[in-house]
Amino acid sequence: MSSLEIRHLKKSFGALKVTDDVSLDVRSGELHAIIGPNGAGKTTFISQLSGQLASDSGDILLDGQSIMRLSMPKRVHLGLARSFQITQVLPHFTVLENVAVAVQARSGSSFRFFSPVAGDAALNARAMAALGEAGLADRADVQASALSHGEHRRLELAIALATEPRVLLLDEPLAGVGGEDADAFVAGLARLKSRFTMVLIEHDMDAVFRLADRVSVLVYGRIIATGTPEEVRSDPQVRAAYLGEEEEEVA
Ligand SMILES: Nc1ncnc2c1ncn2[C@@H]1O[C@H](COP(=O)(O)OP(=O)(O)OP(=O)(O)O)[C@@H](O)[C@H]1O
Repeated sequence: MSSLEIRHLKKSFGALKVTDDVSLDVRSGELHAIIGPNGAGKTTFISQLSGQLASDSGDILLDGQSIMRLSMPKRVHLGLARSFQITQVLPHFTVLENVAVAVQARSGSSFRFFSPVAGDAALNARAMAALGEAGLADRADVQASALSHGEHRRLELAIALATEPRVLLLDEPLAGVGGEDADAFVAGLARLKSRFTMVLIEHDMDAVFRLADRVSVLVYGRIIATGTPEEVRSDPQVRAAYLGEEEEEVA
């Protein structure tokens, strides 16, 4: 398993400092959640980690090695996978074929859109394993376009898992997923916890507090607190800046 060290990371859009000198350690094997109000800079931060967005300055180390100057595909190759924007789901391919194509891309061969992807037994086995981990094995032969929203999210998770990540970046996996689907998803992530290091951005606080080993709170591009869920929940600064406010809104 792998660790991620973020050192003095910065990103501005014009005069707006969206990531303002963020330093953070994501320990090997932990699920580290990043929470914060709308517009705090969470998605920007995860895009900087994945390499989708270039940083202005600072450093990002994967197992001690700087990945700051590497492209997103190179970061994926080193084991930094982002779900859910890592790849587009192909609606007319089956669920299994979608994962197989992703496995194939990761293993270095080119996309073979017009050849029977599903014919390769080893590829299929790996794709089926990823579908099993994402709780979607029973939908393997269905066209991706026929999946429900929640199942679609799980397919995207399976695709990320199929790239055999060392660190998995999860950007609001529960967005638009409700009820039993959400519960199943959280249970699935809990099962994966011991396998990967994970960075989770999520607005669903129940899910965050159930899953996270540690939580960092991002407000206006700065980390104002990092700790266990209990520590963060009882931190007066966090309550004032974020959680208290949300609870009042709910009340
Ligand atoms: N490409 C961009 N150009 C200009 N401003 C941007 C860009 N991307 C994000 N921003 C701004 O940066 C700030 C942080 O946005 P970001 O989406 O990272 O926040 P967030 O914490 O993920 O928000 P949410 O919880 O609503 O998803 C916002 O003020 C947003 O308008």
